Amino acid sequence: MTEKPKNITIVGAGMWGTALGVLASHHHHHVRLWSRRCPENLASVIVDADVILSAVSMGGVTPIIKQLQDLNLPKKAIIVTATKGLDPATTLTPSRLWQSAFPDYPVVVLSGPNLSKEIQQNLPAATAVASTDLTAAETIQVIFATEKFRVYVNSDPLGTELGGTLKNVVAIAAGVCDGLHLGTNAKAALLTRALPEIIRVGTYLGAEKETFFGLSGLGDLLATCNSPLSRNYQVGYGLAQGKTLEEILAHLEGTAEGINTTNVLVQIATEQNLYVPIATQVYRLLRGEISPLTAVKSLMERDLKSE
Ligand SMILES: NC(=O)C1=CN([C@@H]2O[C@H](COP(=O)(O)OP(=O)(O)OC[C@H]3O[C@@H](n4cnc5c(N)ncnc54)[C@H](OP(=O)(O)O)[C@@H]3O)[C@@H](O)[C@H]2O)C=CC1
Ligand SMILES: O=C(CO)COP(=O)(O)O
Repeated sequence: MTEKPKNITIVGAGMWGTALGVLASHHHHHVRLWSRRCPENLASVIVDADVILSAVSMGGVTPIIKQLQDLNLPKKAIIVTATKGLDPATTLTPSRLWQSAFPDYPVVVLSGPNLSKEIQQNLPAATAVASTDLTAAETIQVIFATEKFRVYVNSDPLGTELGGTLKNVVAIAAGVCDGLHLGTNAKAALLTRALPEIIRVGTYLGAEKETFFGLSGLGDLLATCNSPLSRNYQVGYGLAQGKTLEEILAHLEGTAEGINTTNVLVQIATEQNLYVPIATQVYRLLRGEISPLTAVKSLMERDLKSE
């Protein structure tokens, strides 16, 4: 429990920002939920903020950072980022964008197996908050922890963020796998082989390997790849049913970050010569270059190797 209610401003009033707002209000904090559609201006909702939490989708991160740079952030504020994406302009993660824009402020990543619809139903869940500033991470831990939402701290923000981001690419593949009714063995093989692919990229970018075995890595991989609530899973499932990406997106509730993340990930992998076979097939599928069945065939027919 916190000793004193804090002022928490959540930027991004989509599905995740709204669910996080409900969690933060459990301990009687003053929660202000803001989006670009709100009548108030951003300056008025960050006045006196102890915490500024960004839950905008990737496309909104740079525009929001630019707006905030023109304002005076309260000196004591902690910045929290809950976005799971990669910036197409720089290939950086949101926390890196936030930290370079606000070098004097602590930045905390919040990420875990957290399907917002389950959180809104008050079902039990756990997440990770990660920062190089452990005091800031612990402050955020206490603010968001409830008897139904268990919050763990770690000191690897990049790994925490990349786990939640890169699994979205795999969730598209998992949706394809289920949409094609390939069976439980195939799904287990896909998710198990996806983990070293995520770790290969994540550790290359500077994350710690162990983080990917935690809630924000393996945990979120399992949640997202096994749930029809996941928008990324829904994209893959729809493609397997023969729908076009445009048709799927026209009916999708919220953002499927995995589409943009696949593009940025394949760009990074190509430039840095990283082996990402699953992401490569998802990339070709999203671009309409191959069918779901061809993607599966290509993965199965690669050269044999050791595990
Ligand atoms: N939903 C979930 O279960 C979870 C989602 N996440 C992550 O959280 C992020 C948000 O997801 P979610 O809430 O579901 O997505 P939504 O699509 O529901 O909401 C996205 C939010 O971002 C805002 N936004 C988008 N582009 C811009 C922009 N250019 N400028 C300002 N604001 C912008 C939207 O504003 P507007 O409404 O005005 O368009 C909206 O408030 C994603 O990165 C997602 O991966 C993480 C964990 C769980
Ligand atoms: O990140 C999520 C669950 O942890 C939400 O997944 P989707 O964005 O695919 O819905």
